[in-house]
Amino acid sequence: MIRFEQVGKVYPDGTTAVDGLSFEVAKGELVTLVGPSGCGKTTTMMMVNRLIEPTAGRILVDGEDVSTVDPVRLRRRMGYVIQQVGLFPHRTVLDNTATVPALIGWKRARARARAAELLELVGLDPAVHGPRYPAQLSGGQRQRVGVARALAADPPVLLMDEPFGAVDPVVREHLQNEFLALQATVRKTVLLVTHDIEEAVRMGDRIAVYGQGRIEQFDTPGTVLGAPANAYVARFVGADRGLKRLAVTRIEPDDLEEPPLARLDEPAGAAARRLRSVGARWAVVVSPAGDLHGWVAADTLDLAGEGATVGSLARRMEAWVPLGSTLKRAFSEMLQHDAGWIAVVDGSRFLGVLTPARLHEALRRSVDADERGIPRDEVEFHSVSDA
Ligand SMILES: Nc1ncnc2c1ncn2[C@@H]1O[C@H](COP(=O)(O)OP(=O)(O)OP(=O)(O)O)[C@@H](O)[C@H]1O
Repeated sequence: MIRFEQVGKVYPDGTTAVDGLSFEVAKGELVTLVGPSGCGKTTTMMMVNRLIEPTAGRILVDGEDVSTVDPVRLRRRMGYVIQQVGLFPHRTVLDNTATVPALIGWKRARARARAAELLELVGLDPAVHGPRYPAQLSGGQRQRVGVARALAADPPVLLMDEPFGAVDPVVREHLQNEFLALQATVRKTVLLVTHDIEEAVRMGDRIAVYGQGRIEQFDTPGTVLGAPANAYVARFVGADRGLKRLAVTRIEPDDLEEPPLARLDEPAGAAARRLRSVGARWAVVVSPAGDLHGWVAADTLDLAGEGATVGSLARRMEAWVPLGSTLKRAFSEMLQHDAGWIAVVDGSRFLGVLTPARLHEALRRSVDADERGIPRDEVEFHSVSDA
């Protein structure tokens, strides 16, 4: 969808901003450009919508060389989100959002209806926030308006330069998650510039790690963290890349332990004997169909009369995560609920539990797989006690 062919930019004062850039962003893919200040990320992005012209090579969008397309027409096909947002201060939020549809000649009513729809999509109430002026919004809300405005004319391409840079870390993570949820439905082709490796890893389908004016590695977040291409990338992604990997490694069925189970409709006495026979202190409680309900302690079952059912003694499960969640999310839920393990579900069906030891194994295995360049499921894990 967006293709860089040996693109270079030397500014008139002789500064080489980028040199020999070649990479491709597939349709519907989100690629993050990450690197230290001044390495050429913004220059790269601005060459796509011709705010800056390259001095070498060419850029193709949908097969078309952008240098042959009228810049104004080109920019209408590309949403552009920048850190300073650039909202018009004397226009309402609704009118700001309707800017591009109005520019391309939509009738006022249609443009405003579309703007209202977009505000809702980014989590703002058009009735409440639409009539306000930008100064009457929080920083996070202004960023959302920036995203809504960029999406208003439904462009196939989104260019985002530090789009979440101006807000505090908590709001930032919130906006990142919201944008990812949005992207899962709108599937734009996105180039996102950031200097924050965490953001690059969290947001990108693939990441381009920039050195000075060139790309040092272009790959998936997992590979960049697990197998940095060279010493520069390794230094840039940091010594705590094992931790960062938590954010990109997903829970798989093989990572789960099967704990003792008890059924909602089972008599307490029978369940208690069964748990005691295997030395278990608790069981996960499931419905007859296998849906997660909660958990029950073996002691509680012991103390109950023979007539009680497991269901009347079970406690609701406070925390669980869906299969495919990241290890980071599972770990964070464990910490938040002060739990020694976390249940994993597929829809409502209980699959198993993830324990800290299994979480460590999953992490270790995925790092090993990337380092050796082999698929993760072909790697065997040996713990220290096996050695
Ligand atoms: N108009 C210009 N004239 C001369 N040099 C420029 C110009 N614009 C940018 N540069 C230089 O080109 C290099 C790349 O700049 P660019 O803005 O693309 O970097 P960046 O990676 O986006 O940095 P940051 O994260 O700080 O925004 C820098 O050395 C910068 O000083």
